[in-house]
Amino acid sequence: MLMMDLLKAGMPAISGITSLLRFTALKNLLSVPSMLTARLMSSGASQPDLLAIRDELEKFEGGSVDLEMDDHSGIAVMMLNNPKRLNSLTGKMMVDMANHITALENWSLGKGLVLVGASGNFCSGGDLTFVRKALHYGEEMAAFQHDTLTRLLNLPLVSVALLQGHTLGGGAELSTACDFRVMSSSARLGFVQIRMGLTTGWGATTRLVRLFGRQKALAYLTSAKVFSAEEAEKEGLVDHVLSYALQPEEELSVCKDWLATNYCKHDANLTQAVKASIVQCDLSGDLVDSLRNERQVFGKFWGGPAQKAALEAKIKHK
Ligand SMILES: CCC(=O)SCCNC(=O)CCNC(=O)[C@H](O)C(C)(C)COP(=O)(O)OP(=O)(O)OC[C@H]1O[C@@H](n2cnc3c(N)ncnc32)[C@H](O)[C@@H]1OP(=O)(O)O
Repeated sequence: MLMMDLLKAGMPAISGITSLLRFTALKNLLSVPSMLTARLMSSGASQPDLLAIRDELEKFEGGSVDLEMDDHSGIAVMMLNNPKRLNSLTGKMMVDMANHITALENWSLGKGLVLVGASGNFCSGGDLTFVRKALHYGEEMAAFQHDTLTRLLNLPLVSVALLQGHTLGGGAELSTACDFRVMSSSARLGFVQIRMGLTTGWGATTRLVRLFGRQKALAYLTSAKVFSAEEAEKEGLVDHVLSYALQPEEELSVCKDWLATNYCKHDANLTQAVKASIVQCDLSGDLVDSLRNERQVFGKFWGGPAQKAALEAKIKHK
């Protein structure tokens, strides 16, 4: 059975939606176990209670994640919307994103997805206001984010993260859950978790090793280097750098065109079938084991003295 069929099995269909949507009402859809959860269950590993974690995360309010699905072009835009805090993620935004991914898993006319931040920044990681209140809840949050971002990575759509302004910490992790990364010429990208007294909480260690190999992953995560667009392109961390002549507000439409003309110009069923086949090849037990290990390590540091010292220090990752 194809990944796409598995994802859709048992899920209520959602008809075409073209307006800006907030899917708080889709709570019930999350009761269907994702591939990651299904694998955890079949591997006999203790299963995180994602529904209980979602209810807890939802209490950490602030910001939103918004979804626009255009049936005509087959391209959706998912926007991180917490601009006063550079689109850093609150618990509520994590839940919004999970709900939208359920909608995208069921979008029969879809071909592509752009993940973008509001007002010229991609995402500066976890919202530190939320982080300070959730220091007891690291491994649970990581389990939720692992599930959501594995589902994002495995969507039957071609996805691209548009990196504008700051992409730091958890923001950099989010960008690795997309198939491609397009970067604004003035943007900055860095896996700065170690400077915050942390390891990766949202699955980027596992994805970086798969994307770039062990040595590069080790270098990015231990150096906490913040890359310019030119450096990131040279490293292969990003697939395309936008022209410096573009205004930030023009970049989303240029990024959509880049996605549409390169990877979404053919039939939606075929595009989805290609992506689903690739996901099927890529699914293996070691992904689950690796993510489980990653969040156990993360859980040891979250709320620990190094993280608390970093939070006190109000570091700026320039
Ligand atoms: C899950 C684990 C992780 O994600 S660890 C990584 C967490 N992220 C960070 O530590 C980022 C810390 N912030 C910074 O390094 C700087 O704000 C950067 C991004 C370089 C921007 O600097 P600059 O251009 O001078 O702007 P600024 O510092 O005045 O920021 C504007 C307002 O945004 C806020 N902001 C920024 N990042 C976050 C965040 N992660 N959580 C909550 N708020 C954030 C700043 O506090 C600032 O707010 P305000 O205007 O002072 O009210």
